Amino acid sequence: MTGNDILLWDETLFKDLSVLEPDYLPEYFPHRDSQLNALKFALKPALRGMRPLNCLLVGPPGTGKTSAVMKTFKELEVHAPNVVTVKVNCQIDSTRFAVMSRIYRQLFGISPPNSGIAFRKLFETVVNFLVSSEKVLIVALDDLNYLCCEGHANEVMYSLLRAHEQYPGTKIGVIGIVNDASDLYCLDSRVNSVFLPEEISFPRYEKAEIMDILKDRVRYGFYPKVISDEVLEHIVSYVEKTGDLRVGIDLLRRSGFNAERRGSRMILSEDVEKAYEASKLLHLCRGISLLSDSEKQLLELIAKKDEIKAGELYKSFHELTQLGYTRFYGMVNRLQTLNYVDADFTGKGKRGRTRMIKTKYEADDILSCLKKA
Ligand SMILES: Nc1ncnc2c1ncn2[C@@H]1O[C@H](COP(=O)(O)OP(=O)(O)OP(=O)(O)O)[C@@H](O)[C@H]1O
Repeated sequence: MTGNDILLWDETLFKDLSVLEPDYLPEYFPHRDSQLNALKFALKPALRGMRPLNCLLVGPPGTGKTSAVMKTFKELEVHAPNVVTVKVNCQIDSTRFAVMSRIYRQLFGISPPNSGIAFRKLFETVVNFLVSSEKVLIVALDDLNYLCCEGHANEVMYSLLRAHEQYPGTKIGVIGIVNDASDLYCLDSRVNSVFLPEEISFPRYEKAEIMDILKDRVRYGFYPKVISDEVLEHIVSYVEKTGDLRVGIDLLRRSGFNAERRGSRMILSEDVEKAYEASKLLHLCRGISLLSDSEKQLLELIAKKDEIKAGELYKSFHELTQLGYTRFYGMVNRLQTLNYVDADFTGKGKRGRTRMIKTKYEADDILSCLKKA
């Protein structure tokens, strides 16, 4: 290492650390034009004071669903003073009361009285405000599947989507955000008949797209020449493994800190390796915590075996959960889409090809995440 390679104690590799923060909303948001257009089209009636079309954004973790909504909301803020937008994180606000309180806070800038107030009163205050001020409300329910898990999805959706029947003049649109459309199995016909969403799909990014997006973060996040294309490729390969762009942004940040700790002016592959080791369980556990209870049970059965035939797995799963083949099949596909398992037709069974299922991560890592989830 030459003297110039050494970072002085008061120097940093980061030009702007905020662009590598998890909640940063990027200016440059490429490869999502068709999704952004579909979203804008669905929300357009709100600009003219009409109820927007409901939407359902579907895609694996870290594919830009929440960011797309937040970018669209930001535009609405500028161009549509008659529209109020609210994003609800259903992992945090998972009851009808909590969702309505979040909306109340957005409308009035203060929390509702926290004791003694009934849902109905809260709801009426919100709705009366919307009608009297002629505002259209758009609610994005992020991780909507959580409401299904908690058993509150129908009452939340019902209140929002049928509000105009009880309170004429109310205009509310709902954007649901989920990893998989089958996550909404719990919605009943009363809700489905009014939800009828425009489905907008967010596929996983291709390698070149991941590279493009991360290069932009590198450009604004680090000083020049801190990271080579080769090392960035290394990070991209980890993002491809999980399919979650969040992993790449987090690796950039952690690798930068590791390089700084070594007093280096450049991030090396060893910094990335170290960062991945430290964070891989974090990402895995976060993803696993978002699965439904039956999906967790299924993943546990798979992780407890090195490799298992689909038929055998179904038998154990059915004994454990009483769920039928269609749900089982859907869940295996979902675990495969989320990259937790391989479920390929590799082995030869007695009656032709057999689907063999195994985890794509160390089984112990999966089991320890399942314990925490
Ligand atoms: N096209 C893109 N351009 C730039 N950054 C992106 C793009 N897509 C996603 N990101 C970034 O990736 C991270 C994850 O994105 P986001 O939270 O929107 O994904 P998501 O699909 O909502 O994930 P989840 O289902 O886990 O909530 C964010 O930091 C976001 O800024």
